[in-house]
Amino acid sequence: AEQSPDSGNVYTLASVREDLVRQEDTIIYGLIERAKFPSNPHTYDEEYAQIQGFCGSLVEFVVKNTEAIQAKAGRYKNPEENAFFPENLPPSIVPSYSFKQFLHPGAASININKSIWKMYFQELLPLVATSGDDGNYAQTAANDLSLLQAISRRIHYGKFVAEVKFRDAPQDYEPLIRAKDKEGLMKLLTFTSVEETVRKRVEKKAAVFGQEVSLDNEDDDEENHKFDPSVASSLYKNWVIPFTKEVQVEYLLRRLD
Ligand SMILES: O=C(O)C(=O)C[C@]1(C(=O)O)C=C[C@@H](O)C=C1
Repeated sequence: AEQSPDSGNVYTLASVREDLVRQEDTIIYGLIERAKFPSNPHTYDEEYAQIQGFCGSLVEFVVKNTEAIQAKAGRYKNPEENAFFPENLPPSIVPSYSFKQFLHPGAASININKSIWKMYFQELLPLVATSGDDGNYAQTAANDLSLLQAISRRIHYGKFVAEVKFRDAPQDYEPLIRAKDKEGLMKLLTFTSVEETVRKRVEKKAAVFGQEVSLDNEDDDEENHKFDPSVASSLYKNWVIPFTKEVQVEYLLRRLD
């Protein structure tokens, strides 16, 4: 906040980490919101949707059309945003804000949303939603999209983390990049104790945010949680952190092009 607007160096390791902490809140609230609905399988079933002129499930319909509107409204002009269906997105029709060019231009070609999409529907959703059908398919799809977007933004934020790390120590990164040494890069960008702190904080936040708040003084026990906090830490441990690191490696490999 204290940097002058044209200092060019608006991101630091501390500031990007702060941003990642703030994004945890969005992801955890997204999990809590999705957990309000049961699994609602029809949302994901291509046979069920039968939408005229559209081939796919209801969630695909909602995501593709929402992304198209948001693209027109300028969402993807921000280098922090990555679409799930970037093919054939309409151009922005609004005046553009000039985002600071902090990343190497190669960043634009990194989009791992296909892997995120697969993980979300195959692995995460079964842990979050209890099985059942309450008919709220459109609401379910809208919740899926906002949670997917939050997870995707967090993971692709790895581009910014990697750029900061590179600028802080180009002499350490350059030889590994030239040697295309993925393992070496992975090792260099990893801070095991930071990862552990992240996981623990996420679990704690999920427990706190998911608590039933009452004005009585009775203890808020486990039963009262809107959502199992260990799901949030599993999400981070198994997918969010590993994907963020994958983005960092991919970004660094292109950094000297
Ligand atoms: O904080 C960093 O340095 C990051 O790169 C982010 C992150 C994470 O995804 O939370 C990923 C790799 C590091 O080992 C630690 C944490």
